[in-house]
Amino acid sequence: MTIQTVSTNTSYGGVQGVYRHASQATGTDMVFSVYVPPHGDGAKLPVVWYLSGLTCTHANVTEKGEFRKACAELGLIFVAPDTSPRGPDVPGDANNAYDFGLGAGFYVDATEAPFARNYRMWSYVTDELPKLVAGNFPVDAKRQSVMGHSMGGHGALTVALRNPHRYRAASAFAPIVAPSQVPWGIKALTGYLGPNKAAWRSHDTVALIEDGAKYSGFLVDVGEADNFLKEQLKPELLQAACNKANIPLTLRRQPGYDHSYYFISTFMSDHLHWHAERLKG
Ligand SMILES: N[C@@H](CCC(=O)N[C@@H](CSC=O)C(=O)NCC(=O)O)C(=O)O
Repeated sequence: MTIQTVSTNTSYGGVQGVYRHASQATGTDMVFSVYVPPHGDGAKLPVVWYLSGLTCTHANVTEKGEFRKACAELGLIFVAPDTSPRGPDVPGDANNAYDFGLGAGFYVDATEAPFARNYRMWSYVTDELPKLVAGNFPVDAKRQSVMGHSMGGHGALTVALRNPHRYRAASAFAPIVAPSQVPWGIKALTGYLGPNKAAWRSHDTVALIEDGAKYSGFLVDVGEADNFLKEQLKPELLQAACNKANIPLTLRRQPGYDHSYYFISTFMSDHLHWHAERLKG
């Protein structure tokens, strides 16, 4: 598995890189970013996966997430994948909407035509890319965690709930916690997985918890001035599900913050410290 270096820049004594590779999972070229903090020769470092939201590529968090200072101080590798396959032959939303298709893979393996060939973002972020990153960067595969924003918060929580032994920590900024119950999720899950809602449950955080999935605990921040809070995010559903299942949830409602990277970057260091604590040793 070879990767092509798109760019590298020194930052906080480490290296911020952007890389491209031919993905077997999606059948397309995929671009991702990796920040490797300063480290000693031969060291193996913990890795934090960051799953981005609708309309994003690797670039949004890489350029606006303000994660590098904390990652350098804490010795964390930070990986940011793209959010969907891309290319001239990849089908998108019929009306070019932002919430389905390109930039909106929802971290599922599609079963429905014409999306099933390329939209395999679950396999990409949980299998293919971890192997590629482990083979090319100084990663300690026993110390991984995952975080994400909005659609990527949904991805992070579902990835963690379904792989609790691989991801030692999981957190989210403004996650979609119950995609089966909100417009963004209903559109995406119908399009990628079909109308049978039973097939959606393994890609829905609240449904996974209702169905018995366990996790050591989540940190979730939401902005009280987030325009998507009431219709699309519904953190109260996650709170209720976690309470019922005895899953520890630190849910922080941040006054004045919206859905943007101004919000994410404000609390990024908090999240990385929370991850680092759980990735020790
Ligand atoms: N209509 C908006 C919606 C796009 C948007 O807000 N995207 C968010 C993620 S939303 C949930 O997954 C985002 O991260 N955007 C990128 C950014 O850099 O802010 C629009 O198209 O603008």
